[in-house]
Amino acid sequence: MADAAPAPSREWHLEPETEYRFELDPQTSLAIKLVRGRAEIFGAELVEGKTYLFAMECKAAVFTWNGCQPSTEYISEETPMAAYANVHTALEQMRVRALSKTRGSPLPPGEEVDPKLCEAPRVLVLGPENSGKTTVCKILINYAVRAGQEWSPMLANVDPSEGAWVIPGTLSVASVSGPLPTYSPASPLGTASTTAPVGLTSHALAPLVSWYGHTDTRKNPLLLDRLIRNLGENVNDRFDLKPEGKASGLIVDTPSSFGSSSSPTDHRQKLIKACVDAFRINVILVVGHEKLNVEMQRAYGSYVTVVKIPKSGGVVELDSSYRERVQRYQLQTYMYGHPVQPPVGVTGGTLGGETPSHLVLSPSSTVMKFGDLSIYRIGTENMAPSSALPINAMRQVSEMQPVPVNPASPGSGLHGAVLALLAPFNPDENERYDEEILDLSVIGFVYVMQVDVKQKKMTILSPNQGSVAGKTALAGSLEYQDQ
Ligand SMILES: Nc1ncnc2c1ncn2[C@@H]1O[C@H](COP(=O)(O)OP(=O)(O)OP(=O)(O)O)[C@@H](O)[C@H]1O
Repeated sequence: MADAAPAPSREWHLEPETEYRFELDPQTSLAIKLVRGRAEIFGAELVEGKTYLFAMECKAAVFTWNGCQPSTEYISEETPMAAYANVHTALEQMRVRALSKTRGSPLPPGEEVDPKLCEAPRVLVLGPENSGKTTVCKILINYAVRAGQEWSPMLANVDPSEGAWVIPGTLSVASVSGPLPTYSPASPLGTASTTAPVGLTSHALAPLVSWYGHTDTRKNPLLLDRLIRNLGENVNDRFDLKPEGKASGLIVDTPSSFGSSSSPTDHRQKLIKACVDAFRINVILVVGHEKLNVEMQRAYGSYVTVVKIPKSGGVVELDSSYRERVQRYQLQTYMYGHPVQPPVGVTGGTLGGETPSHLVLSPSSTVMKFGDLSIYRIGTENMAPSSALPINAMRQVSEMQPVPVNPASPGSGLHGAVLALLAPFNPDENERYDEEILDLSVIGFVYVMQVDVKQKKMTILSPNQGSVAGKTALAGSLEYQDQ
């Protein structure tokens, strides 16, 4: 068979403060090489002469402040990058002041000593669907880690539809000390060390992960509220342990349901309030939505700085079928890694700083006895709406109730289920409590491939070889079908 012809290549010249935007089709990949100049993808700098690969319907932009020449559909001269850079400068000043305060060093002459101005930035990014919230978070984090001050800001994701470093259905937080790459929507924030093979060269992060189990924030708002508060507590504990790290601050990415007028106001407001309280937010950035900006000014303007920032014209309107595909890519990538085919003729490319072959995983399937794993679901499926309950009835009990799942029961719903494996319960019996299971963090995921009721056995797929026997797992509404 004749070799396929090399993929066509084009060379673009970018004027200062313009960006080259691209959107990939399914089953295609793209390679970009910076020939000359300086450029960045959502704040992460490209290295001249290095080939970057993109796949899995990635949509992104190469931006340049000073002009550059990337080789390889369109160039835009209208970007909000100057506004984002201004926000970064303001956050940077907060970090510097916070660090001076921690170290007890005097502030630069003329600086105010208002204690509020000496706090590290704790930023909540809000906006409706497809406003570019995640991209803004990435840009601000990447500018902070590039600032040469050794900042390692925390990035928290409370959008369970997004997947962040792991899979959809999760909330997570990580301390970031290197640039967050963009190469595939299956890993929107780069690779985490939880599934990555050990040979990774770049900054594989170790996020703290909680399992919500659903992609829709409306499925169990009480649970979401609790998980947000847990994550906030964890961040505050980490900051208390490392006061200098605290100056780097925190950025929180939120679901579009928090900023969308189609969500019930009560639902949005409660969860926004949970974030503001839990993460001790002092800056709210509203991406391109005047009404939400006014609402936030009213609710929080007296003690939080609320700023409206423009939405980028490059943000792609992601429809529900694209979102479903991306969620499937994420579940698949968690098990199999990124088996990316570079464009024909392209060799030596990197996927977010990693050699592509290092990002391929080989999961193993294991047959286990039903009793090896204790499986629960949080809340019962048939929860009565609050309005149908007697006055003062405790709806919370059923929504937050850990319900054991019996794999032998025909309605267990375990076939195809994604299970979150939980960290062990507190070994000290005196520290144990009824709802402890809700507060345990996630140590990994397995997918149930088969349930054999007759033999009382299940086949699970796992990215690593470790035994799951004796562990506790939580199911949710996420499912995975191996193809
Ligand atoms: N300037 C740009 N050029 C090209 N693509 C972009 C640009 N900015 C963002 N995108 C892409 O648009 C898509 C949506 O952006 P993003 O995920 O940041 O929005 P969001 O508001 O967080 O989304 P959601 O509605 O899921 O909350 C992503 O695929 C992102 O990579």
